[in-house]
Amino acid sequence: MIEIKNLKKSFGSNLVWENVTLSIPNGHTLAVIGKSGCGKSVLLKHINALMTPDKGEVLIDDVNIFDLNYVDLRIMRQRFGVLFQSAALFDSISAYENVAFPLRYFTKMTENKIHDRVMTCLDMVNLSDIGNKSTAELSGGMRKRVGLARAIVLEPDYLLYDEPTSGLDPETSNEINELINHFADNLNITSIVITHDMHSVLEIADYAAFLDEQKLSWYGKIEEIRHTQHDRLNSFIRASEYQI
Ligand SMILES: Nc1ncnc2c1ncn2[C@@H]1O[C@H](COP(=O)(O)OP(=O)(O)OP(=O)(O)O)[C@@H](O)[C@H]1O
Repeated sequence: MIEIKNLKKSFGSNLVWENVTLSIPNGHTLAVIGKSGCGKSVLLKHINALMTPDKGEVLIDDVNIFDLNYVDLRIMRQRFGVLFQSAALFDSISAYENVAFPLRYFTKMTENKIHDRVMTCLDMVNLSDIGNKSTAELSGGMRKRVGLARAIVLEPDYLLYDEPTSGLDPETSNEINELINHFADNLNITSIVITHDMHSVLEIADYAAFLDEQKLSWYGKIEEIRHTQHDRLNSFIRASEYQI
């Protein structure tokens, strides 16, 4: 379980947000929404301690990750898969090698075991036939799927997604949303997704967190978002392309 308690972050005199408190039960998906610059990416970077807060805690199964030493933090980070906005693939190596990379870096698996695991993960994202292709040859949707295969290759408990459908057409976005749902439902992965896409929020999320006015302005179950009386959240939703 991920619990965020009373988190505050500023850069110099720029307060990003404060008093951020929320929790995500295991196997559920949280969507983080809000205007550009409200601090969604900064929040995501706190969850696996890529950034440290001014104040507050991020508890993973009751352990505050900011208390961990270097070795324990490295072990904790292996429980997280991350899909970056750009997919962040290495273009000089094949799709297969991109997915194999975390296994080579973090484990002592044999080549046979690496092969089996990489092919299983490529199969899960419906890309079992493209392993030898260079990632530079792939479409945006395929790159995201290779990024997803790499994110799950170490069998993480948690997946962090930074705008997984940005730049994709609606049909390809739906394919990515289906994969996110598949991972949550079948692999019991707890996910946090930053997105500007309200359609995706409704498709994939169990909970939503709305960052606004330098705080967590609204947090609740996704069913409640349709009936919220929160004016600023309502106008944020109305301004999105997708009307709920
Ligand atoms: N490394 C950093 N150093 C200084 N300021 C930063 C740093 N990272 C982010 N910020 C600032 O923190 C604030 C929140 O940025 P963040 O990238 O989290 O916003 P966001 O909600 O993800 O935006 P977008 O939707 O445009 O991606 C911004 O004012 C940004 O300039």
